Amino acid sequence: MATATTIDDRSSSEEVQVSNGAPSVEGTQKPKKKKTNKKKKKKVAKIETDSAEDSAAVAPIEPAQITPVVSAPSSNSVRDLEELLRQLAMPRDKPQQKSMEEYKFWRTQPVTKFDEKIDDEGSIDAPKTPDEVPDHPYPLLKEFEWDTLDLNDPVQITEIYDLLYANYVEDADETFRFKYSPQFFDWALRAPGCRPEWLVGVRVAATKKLVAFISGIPMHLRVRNTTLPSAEVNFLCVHKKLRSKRLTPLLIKEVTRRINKQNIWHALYTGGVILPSPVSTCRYYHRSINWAKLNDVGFSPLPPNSTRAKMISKYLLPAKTSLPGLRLMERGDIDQVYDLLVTYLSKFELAQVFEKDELLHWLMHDHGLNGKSNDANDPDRVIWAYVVETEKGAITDVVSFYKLPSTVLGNAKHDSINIAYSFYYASSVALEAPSRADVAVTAKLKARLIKLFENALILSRDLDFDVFNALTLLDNPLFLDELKFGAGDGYLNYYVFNYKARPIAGGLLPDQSLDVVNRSGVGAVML
Ligand SMILES: CCCCCCCCCCCCCC(=O)SCCNC(=O)CCNC(=O)[C@H](O)C(C)(C)COP(=O)(O)OP(=O)(O)OC[C@H]1O[C@@H](n2cnc3c(N)ncnc32)[C@H](O)[C@@H]1OP(=O)(O)O
Repeated sequence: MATATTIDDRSSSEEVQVSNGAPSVEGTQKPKKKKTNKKKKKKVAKIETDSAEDSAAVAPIEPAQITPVVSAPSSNSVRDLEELLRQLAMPRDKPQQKSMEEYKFWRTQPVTKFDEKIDDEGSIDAPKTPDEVPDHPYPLLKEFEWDTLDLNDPVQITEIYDLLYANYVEDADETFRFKYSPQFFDWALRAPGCRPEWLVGVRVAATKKLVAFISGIPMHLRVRNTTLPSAEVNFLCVHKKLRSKRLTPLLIKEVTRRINKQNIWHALYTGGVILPSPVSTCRYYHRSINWAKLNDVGFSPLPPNSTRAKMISKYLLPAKTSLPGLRLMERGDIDQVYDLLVTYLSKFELAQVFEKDELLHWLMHDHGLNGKSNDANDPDRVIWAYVVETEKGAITDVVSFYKLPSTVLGNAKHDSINIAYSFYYASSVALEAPSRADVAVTAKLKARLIKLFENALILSRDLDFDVFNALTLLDNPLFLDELKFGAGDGYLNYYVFNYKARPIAGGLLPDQSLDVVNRSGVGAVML
């Protein structure tokens, strides 16, 4: 899942419900629609028919329970970033308010309970075989039917796009929307080994309209010393008109069934929502690149004590990159990049264990493949990876970011905001000591990452990105402050299905500020 955010500054106790708001950094507060929690009388349709554990399906969760809530910011908060995130990002729920018992679906699933004491890490369910898994999908009401989405069919890619565009994440005023592209789905969902049947859709039987979706792709997940064949589950979406009707539990059970049929019993997933129970929680940080544009579209109000010129100059970056040997990654780099990145990721407690072809896919997609050029300026490009190569041809660093823009509706000057998300990176400096706790190497790594990400920001600016987002995972706490990333109060929770694990650091201290000493144990970057 992409991002979640709310407002950083908790000085005000007022809570304003927004889905995703317009961004603003360090600015004055943009008036927001204040929603009340009026219960709308809704006709409730039960979509599933035989779910014993989710028999509460007839009693819908009130929308208020899943509406992201933010604290109103004060004028000196990093609002432009915050708000921008909100529209970029995943919706966020209120802080966890439900007890375990109230999670009528999740309390039935093999997940860690809140406050569960974990002595031994390991699978929750007893081992099963695919034969024990039902062969047929879970029943739906006759008005709906299951489908498998085919990414080879441009029409079906467009259907996923349309569903997510209108229903995935947007701001309260419906001004900003994720602007997925067919290329993005091709990259995100067509990972090596992907199973067509793990792209699960629900259609209206009569019209065949796609009204819900969930996806899985295969991966190997390492939790500390244990590597689990797993699925990465993402892009869960239910059409707005079908919300609170308990379709989500069915989608999750159906994708679980299809994944279990492949003898896979674990999954990694993320969300802004609090579910039982996060193994880690990271925080969003945002770095304005094109402050003037963010201001033009109303995302970044001018702080009362500042001027437009001051704000623009605050976020100015050097004219050119400064790392000698920095260049776009090529397919021939994969052996060195693989060794570097895999060794770096082995230092983290939660990480994907990549095969070489997987890493190549995630860092390069199809660029430089089958006659397709490896052009940084390809307008269809969604992932950029850069390497730093010495004169002797040794690759010492790799850094990457992906693109997920947002449409701006109703603005005369700009129709979209271009957003870069930090993805995988590694530096050979990190490998100079066996332990991440080594103080001297950490200081050296900090200096190197500041340089590496300053260069990534310059490249992003030259590629016309307006803002650069990063979480507090990996070693990111070492460079976020220094490079003028602003703290979001959007948090991304990491979950592992059917696996008990002790908590993993998310790069944050108890007061939610950056833990620049210990950093994060999370080495898995999710879309
Ligand atoms: C081994 C293989 C295992 C594979 C499976 C691994 C698990 C994968 C898990 C999925 C990972 C997805 C990763 C991503 O893609 S995260 C992205 C989620 N998508 C969005 O936020 C897009 C906009 N929102 C929507 O489309 C809907 O609001 C959704 C679909 C989110 C909920 O629709 P609705 O509001 O109409 O709800 P309901 O009446 O159908 O169902 C209510 C139940 O659903 C639980 N709920 C609500 N939100 C989420 C959520 N984000 N993850 C898991 N569960 C969620 C909720 O607690 C309640 O259960 P309980 O509280 O009663 O217990």
